Amino acid sequence: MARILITSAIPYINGIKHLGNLVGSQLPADLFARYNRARGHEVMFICATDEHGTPAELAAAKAGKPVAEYCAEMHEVQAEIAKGFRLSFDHFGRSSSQRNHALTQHFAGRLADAGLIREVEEQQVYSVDDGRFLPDRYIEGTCPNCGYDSARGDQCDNCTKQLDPTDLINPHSTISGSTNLEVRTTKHLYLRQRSLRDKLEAWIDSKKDWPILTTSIAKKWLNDGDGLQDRGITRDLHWGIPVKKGDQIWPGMEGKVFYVWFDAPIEYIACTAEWADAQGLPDAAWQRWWRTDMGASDVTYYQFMGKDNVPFHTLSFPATILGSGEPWKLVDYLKSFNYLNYDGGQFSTSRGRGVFMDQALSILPSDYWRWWLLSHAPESADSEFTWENFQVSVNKDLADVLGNLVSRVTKFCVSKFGNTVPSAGEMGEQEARLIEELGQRIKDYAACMEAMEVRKASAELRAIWVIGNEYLQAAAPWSVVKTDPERAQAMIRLSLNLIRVYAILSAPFIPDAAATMMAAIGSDDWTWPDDIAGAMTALPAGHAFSVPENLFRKITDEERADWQQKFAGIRS
Ligand SMILES: Nc1ncnc2c1ncn2[C@@H]1O[C@H](COP(=O)(O)OP(=O)(O)OP(=O)(O)O)[C@@H](O)[C@H]1O
Ligand SMILES: [Zn+2]
Repeated sequence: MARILITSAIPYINGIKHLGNLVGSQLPADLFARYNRARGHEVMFICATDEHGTPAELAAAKAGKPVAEYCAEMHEVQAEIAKGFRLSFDHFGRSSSQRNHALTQHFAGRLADAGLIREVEEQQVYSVDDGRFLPDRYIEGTCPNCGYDSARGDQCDNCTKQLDPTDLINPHSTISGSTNLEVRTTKHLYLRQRSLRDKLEAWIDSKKDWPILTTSIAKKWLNDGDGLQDRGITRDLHWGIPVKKGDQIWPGMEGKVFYVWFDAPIEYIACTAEWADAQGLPDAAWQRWWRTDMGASDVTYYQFMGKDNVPFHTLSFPATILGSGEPWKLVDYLKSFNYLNYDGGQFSTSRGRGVFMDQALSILPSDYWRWWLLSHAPESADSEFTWENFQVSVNKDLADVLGNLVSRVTKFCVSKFGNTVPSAGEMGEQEARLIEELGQRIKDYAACMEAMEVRKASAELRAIWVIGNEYLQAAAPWSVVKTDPERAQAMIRLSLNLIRVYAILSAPFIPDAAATMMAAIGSDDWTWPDDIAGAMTALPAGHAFSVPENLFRKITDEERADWQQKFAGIRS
C-alpha cells in the first residue's frame, strides 16, 4: 500500500467556479484520488478556498458585506457545490484559517532567518480620505491614450493600454470616489528567488517524467529575459495574513499583509492541519503527510492545476519550501492542464461567460458532466465545450453503451430467468475471449490512470464498456434462449458479473452511476478486478439482483437548443 498526497489548486473565493476551473484542477484530482483509494492506497486529498487579496475585497464590497463574512458564505457555497459534483476531498479548508496564518508567518520567519527576504521601498498611491494605499485596480481615471473615463490603474479596458496609476488623468479612489490621492513611499518584503534559481533549476531538471506543459512553463520563468526575479510577498491591504516573523512583530511592516500568492499554496499544508483538527487528531497526524522527518518520506505528492498556476507551484512555492531549510515535502508530480473554452470563446468568471458549476447541476446530474469533462480534458491542448459535443458524448457513451447494457441484461434476466443469477449452462469460447480481452484492457486502463492520462483513461474505459456490448451483440442470449436456454443462462450470468466489474472500474469517473449499478447487482464488494476470471464469476448462482432505474437519459435536441440559448449570454 502506497501513501498518496493529492492537492487540487485552490479555487478563488470571488464567485462560483465555471466548468473550466473544475476540469483544470479539482475534477482530475478527484479522479486520481478515487482511483488510488480503489486500489487500496492510503490517500490524503486536500482542497480549500483561496480567500485573500484585492478581488475578494472587491467582490465583498459589491455584495455589500464585510469581507470576512462574504468569504465565510462563499466558502459554504463552494463546499456545497463540490459535494454536488462528488469531489471527495478529505478536507475542504480555508486559506484564511488560523492554521494558515500561523504557518505562513512561520515560513516568512524562516526565510528571513535564512537571509532570503529583502526590504524594498516603493512609491504607491495613497488615498488620504480612505486612509489606505490603493492597489492599482482601486484607482480609476481618464485614459491618457484614448480618453476613456473609467480606465483602471493597471490597464485601460477600452484601448487595452497597460498603465501606471500615475498616468491617469483625474484619478480617483474606487472605494470612496475621493480624488484626494498622493504618491507615498511604502515598504515591502521581497523573496530572493534569484538566489535560489540554480537550486530550483536543478530540482526541475530532475523531474524527467513531468508533463511538458509543466516543465516548459517553469523553464520559461527561469530563463526568459533576465531570468527568475525576486518577488514581492507583501501588500498594503487590510484583508490577509498580517506580516509577522514567526510569532514576532516585523518592525516597519505593521498593518501590512502577505500577498495572496505567498499564503495560498502554504494552505495545502495548513489545510491538512485543519483536517487533523476537525478529526480531533494530534499534529503528528498531519505532519506524517508533510514532514519527511516525521513520517512523510514514503509519501508521493501530486498536484493538479491549470497552466496559469504552474509558475507559482514550480518556482515560488518550492522557493518557500527550499528556502525554509526545513524538511517539508516538495511536489513529486505536477499535473497541469491547458484551458477548456466555451462555445467559441473563453470561460470567464469576471465576465460571467460559460456554464457555472451550480447551473450545470441544476440541469443534469454530476455524472453527465464528470464524464464529458474528463473525457475531453484539455491535456495536450486547449479543448472546447460545445452543446452538440456534450449531447453526442452523453447519449452515445453513457446512454447507448453503458446504460443500455445494464438495462438490457437485468431486464432480460428478470423476464426469462427471474431476479436471481441463473445457475445453468457452461461458459464457452466467446466468454473466455471476453474475459481475456477484459484482463488486458483493465491493465491498460490502470496504466493510464496511474500516469494521470485522463483522456486516454476515459477512452480505455469506454472501450471496456464497448467490448461488453459487442459480446452481448454477438452472443445474442435473447435468440439463443429459444433453442438453448442453458447457454443463455451462462451468458447472462457472466453479463451480470460484468455489471459489477463495470461499477468498480467506472466509479472514479461516474461515482453515482457506479453506486446505482453496484446496489442493483446486490453487492458491496468493490475489490479491484486484478483477478478478472475470479471477478467474472464472483456472483454465485441464486444471488439476488434488481433492475436499476434508467442509469442515464438521453439529451434531446430540444433540450440542447434550449440550453445553448439559455447559456449564450452573460451571467450577472
Ligand atoms: N478555462 C480554464 N480551463 C481549465 N482550467 C482553468 C480555466 N480557468 C482557470 N483554470 C484553473 O482553475 C483553477 C482554479 O482557478 P481560480 O479559482 O484561481 O480561477 P481563475 O484562474 O481566476 O480563473 P477565472 O478567472 O476564469 O475564474 C486553477 O488551477 C486555474 O488554473
Ligand atoms: Zn484607453
